[in-house]
Amino acid sequence: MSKKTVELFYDVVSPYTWFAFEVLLRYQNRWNINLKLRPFFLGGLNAGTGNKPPIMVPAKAKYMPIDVLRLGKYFDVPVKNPKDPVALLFTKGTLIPQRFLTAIDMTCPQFLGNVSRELWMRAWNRDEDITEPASLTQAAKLAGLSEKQIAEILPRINSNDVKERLKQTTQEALDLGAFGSPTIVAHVDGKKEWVFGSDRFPILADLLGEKWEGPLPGVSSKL
Ligand SMILES: N[C@@H](CCC(=O)N[C@@H](CS)C(=O)NCC(=O)O)C(=O)O
Repeated sequence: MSKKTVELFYDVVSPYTWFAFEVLLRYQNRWNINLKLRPFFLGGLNAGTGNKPPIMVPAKAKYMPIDVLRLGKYFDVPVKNPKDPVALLFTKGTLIPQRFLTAIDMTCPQFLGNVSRELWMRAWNRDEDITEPASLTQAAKLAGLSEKQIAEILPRINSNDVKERLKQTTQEALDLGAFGSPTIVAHVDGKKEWVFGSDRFPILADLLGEKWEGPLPGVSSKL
């Protein structure tokens, strides 16, 4: 049977998306799928839909840090809450890191997963910046890129082709009807079926005709 394509539309601003990203990487060789990582810009998606980040609702802003830590434990992802989420989400935002990921995707896609993880580690584990050139350089180095590759890729953040590609990917998500991150698309029988959230894996597995074995497939219960 030919592999079914699964696309992850993601922005490293989102801790919930980190969970979905790690789970999909764990399952990409267990399920008969071809996983495509699709960096998009959640700020642009929100502008297009009129949706607002959950943190803008005070009750959700209070609940989310607790939820995120519980989920980090459940998914076995080393997430920690940043001291100043407003800086990460709004003041600095993630246009620059998402452009950087887009540039990586366009030049050396084999590193896209590792660089994405390093950016999540910076923002959502070590509470470090992800917008300055030195921060992006550091993340790319840890992900295995050479200094020469990084020197070539960094300036591309400001190039029109990278900006356009990120816009196009965000528009593709808008055209699907997406309103948040993670958005996961399964290509099944010539149709695109999509789900929102790292809590929809049982549904995704069902759509794909695969088995959901929990967040750590192949690992017997830690209890
Ligand atoms: N229930 C989802 C929540 C994911 C979520 O809240 N994502 C945020 C970004 S961190 C978002 O895009 N939210 C849009 C919305 O809730 O409408 C999960 O567990 O993954």
